[in-house]
Amino acid sequence: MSPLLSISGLRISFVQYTRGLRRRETVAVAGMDLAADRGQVVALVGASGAGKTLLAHAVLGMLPPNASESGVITYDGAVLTSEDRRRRAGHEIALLPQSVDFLDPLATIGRQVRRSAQLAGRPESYAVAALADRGLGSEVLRRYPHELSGGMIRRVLVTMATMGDPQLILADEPTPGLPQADVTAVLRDFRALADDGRAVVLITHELRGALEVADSVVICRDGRTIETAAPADFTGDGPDLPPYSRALWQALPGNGFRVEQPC
Ligand SMILES: Nc1ncnc2c1ncn2[C@@H]1O[C@H](COP(=O)(O)OP(=O)(O)OP(=O)(O)O)[C@@H](O)[C@H]1O
Ligand code: NI
Repeated sequence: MSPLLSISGLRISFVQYTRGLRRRETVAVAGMDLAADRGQVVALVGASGAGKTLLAHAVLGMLPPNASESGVITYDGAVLTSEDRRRRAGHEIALLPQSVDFLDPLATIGRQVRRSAQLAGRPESYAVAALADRGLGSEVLRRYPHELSGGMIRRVLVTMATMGDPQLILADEPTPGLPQADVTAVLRDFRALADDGRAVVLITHELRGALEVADSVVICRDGRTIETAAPADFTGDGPDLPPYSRALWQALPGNGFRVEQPC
């Protein structure tokens, strides 16, 4: 049985025109592999610019027009064509966007959540119930985004992204800047979504938080996925970890901030 999502040999490059209209191709993703099955949270961890968001956008068919992509992405055992991506995005496959700019600052939460319910073919009452399921009372409906805390905003975004009952959720940095209690709550939401039988790809810089909820950790660097590690191996000095994962682990606060670069 193939996993719900399988990405192999993903490569993404951009064509840019420099002065004098010279055409230049820059390779942003040079070789990424990732698999996520129903019931799993797969954390995708890596430095800024490593290509994590591009991978998520590729699966959703959201790459910009000057991007070219190669490699194979399959969903439920079949190659995910551009047409499939467009059809499934927002329904079967959902993106929790990296930027909170996704919310309209001038519209109430109620209006935005009802609209996403409508797009997902759900009644308005479903939107209110879905918010309540995430611990947000009906008073939130009347508020504007700037009147909510960062943690509440993230919960609204999770609610909107899951309105169409997606089977695969790609969450792009859902926790930056949140207080620890909110980070834990948001990450637990993803664990619960996976436990309900969905596949979750959790893009994050927060290795420690990811380890609490992930089934596997895929590490990427410079446009490539270079290692896959088991959360249980991130312990002590990480003797069973592959080299780059071990270096990341040892560099964390509390683990001595050691910064030996492997290889
Ligand atoms: N539209 C674009 N045109 C050209 N290059 C791009 C474009 N979008 C992204 N890139 C480049 O691709 C690389 C990967 O970008 P991406 O946003 O996927 O990184 P990331 O791993 O998500 O980083 P972060 O953790 O900061 O969000 C970066 O070097 C970025 O500059
Ligand atoms: Ni990103």
